[in-house]
Amino acid sequence: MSEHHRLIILGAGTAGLVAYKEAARHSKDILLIDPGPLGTTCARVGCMPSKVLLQVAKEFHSGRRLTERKLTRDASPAPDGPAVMQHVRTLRDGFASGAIKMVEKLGDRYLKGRPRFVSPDTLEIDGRQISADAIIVATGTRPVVPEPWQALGERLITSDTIFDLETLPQRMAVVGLGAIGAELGQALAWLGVEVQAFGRSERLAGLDDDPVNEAALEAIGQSMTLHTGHDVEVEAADNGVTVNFGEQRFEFDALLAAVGRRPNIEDLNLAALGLPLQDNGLPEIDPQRLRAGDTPVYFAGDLNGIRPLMHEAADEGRIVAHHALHPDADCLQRRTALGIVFTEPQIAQVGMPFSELPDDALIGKADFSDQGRAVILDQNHGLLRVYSDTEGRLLGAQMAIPGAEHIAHELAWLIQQNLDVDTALQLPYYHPVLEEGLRSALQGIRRQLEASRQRPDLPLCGDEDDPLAGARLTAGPGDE
Ligand SMILES: Cc1cc2nc3c(=O)[nH]c(=O)nc-3n(C[C@H](O)[C@H](O)[C@H](O)COP(=O)(O)OP(=O)(O)OC[C@H]3O[C@@H](n4cnc5c(N)ncnc54)[C@H](O)[C@@H]3O)c2cc1C
Ligand SMILES: NC(=O)c1ccc[n+]([C@@H]2O[C@H](COP(=O)([O-])OP(=O)(O)OC[C@H]3O[C@@H](n4cnc5c(N)ncnc54)[C@H](O)[C@@H]3O)[C@@H](O)[C@H]2O)c1
Repeated sequence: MSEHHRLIILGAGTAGLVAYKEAARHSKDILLIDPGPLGTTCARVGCMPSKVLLQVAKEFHSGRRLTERKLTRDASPAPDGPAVMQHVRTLRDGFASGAIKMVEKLGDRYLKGRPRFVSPDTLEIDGRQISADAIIVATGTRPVVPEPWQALGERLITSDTIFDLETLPQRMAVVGLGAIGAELGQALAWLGVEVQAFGRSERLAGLDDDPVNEAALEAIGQSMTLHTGHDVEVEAADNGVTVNFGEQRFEFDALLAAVGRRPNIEDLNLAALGLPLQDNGLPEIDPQRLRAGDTPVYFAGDLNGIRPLMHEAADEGRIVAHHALHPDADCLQRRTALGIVFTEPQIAQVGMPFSELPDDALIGKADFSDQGRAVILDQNHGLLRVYSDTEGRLLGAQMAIPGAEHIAHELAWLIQQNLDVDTALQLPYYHPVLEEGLRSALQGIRRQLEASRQRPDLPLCGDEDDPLAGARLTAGPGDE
């Protein structure tokens, strides 16, 4: 007997599970297929364990800074490697358990396995054929490991294996200076591992605004030695790893490969969709509806390479579920682009990349080396650059500054609401806060605008009968 469903979702990661929840509001006839391990990349081996490791590392770093600043006579605490790694795993397991429980509750609406397409609407799994009105492919990505590096055996570490280490190596080569290399490299360095990081390009964490990139390289270079501008050659050595970088040769105990990720599509037989496949093995997809040609197949999450971040995978899950069940529905607008790397200083990109700005874009900047709040935090380094059009409408920003996770959100919220510099400057700024640096950058743009300012940076009085006016005017802490 043939088996048919309203919707099949391949992959129980962030995109697949969010797609499932969205689709379940409209139909009960959904089948989710995943070979495991369950728990999502973000919670198991991605966002969450990496941030736990970084947080612990930062706490040890702060302890050392107290000693360096002669604010304590006590020795700074040294990390207990096995305890740190166990702490990471304990929190990781807690984060992953929510997604695992959600799948377990699905009963026979979840199938464990690795299916392959036999036609655009039919899959084969364990000799059984299952068709659907629509199929969502959300199978995620995995770390790229260049073939010659496989010879390193257990000395080769990726983000898939690092959190299972029982203890930390003494000397680690980190290859790749994207978000993963920057975050994990700094975390290991602050946990006492001797880290040297190698990048093919001069770019750190994808920054394309040179002054911000230079500020980031300088600040991150204080926690680990950075080598940029060449590919590495890697060889297995006695009990270790040799890294050749240009004329230089280095020895390490282990190597972290952080040179990008590739889509999990090899088992899917995408050729059966009947569409030309691109170099990355995927068919071309409509960037708004994420649909492959006129097939009933949609591609969501990291595997499509559009915006490989957790909140974007979730949004893509919503988008594909919406269109898979309502193919003729209006398309949904993407949110303002936002990417944050949790190093210190934090690195963030918002809105339009620097390389895509119009030639006449205006740029305002703030140097955080003498920003009041940054000095208090003992994190006085880095640069913020904010971009607007010639009318002062905000377009984007890049930054390597303390507190970038917050400043980047504030800017993304302003940009998505289509606000201009004048309106942004009429908002409140407390003292002493990092947002005062944002205000300096915005003021820098305003100084370049042709129209001269007519009045102080305060909104005009509104309607006296407005019942919310009191709330807007309520004063600060301490006032009853
Ligand atoms: C170390 C690291 C740190 C990160 N930090 C951040 C961060 O701080 N913030 C952020 O926004 N993003 C971060 N990310 C990225 C984030 O984890 C991803 O954007 C997100 O997990 C992508 O979700 P997804 O649904 O596309 O894929 P996944 O969560 O990987 O889900 C894919 C699912 O598909 C399943 N699957 C695989 N093959 C098949 C198959 N053949 N058939 C069926 N199912 C299959 C897998 O088992 C998996 O369950 C980080 C990533 C890494 C690696
Ligand atoms: N905080 C975050 O949001 C966060 C954190 C970690 C990961 N991520 C996500 O995970 C994904 C993967 O990250 P990634 O850092 O592995 O990949 P990436 O593609 O972002 O960076 C890989 C880097 O390695 C370099 N490289 C490639 N081959 C090399 C070689 N042979 N020698 C030296 N350098 C080489 C590239 O030039 C690039 O700079 C990204 O999409 C990112 O969005 C996000």
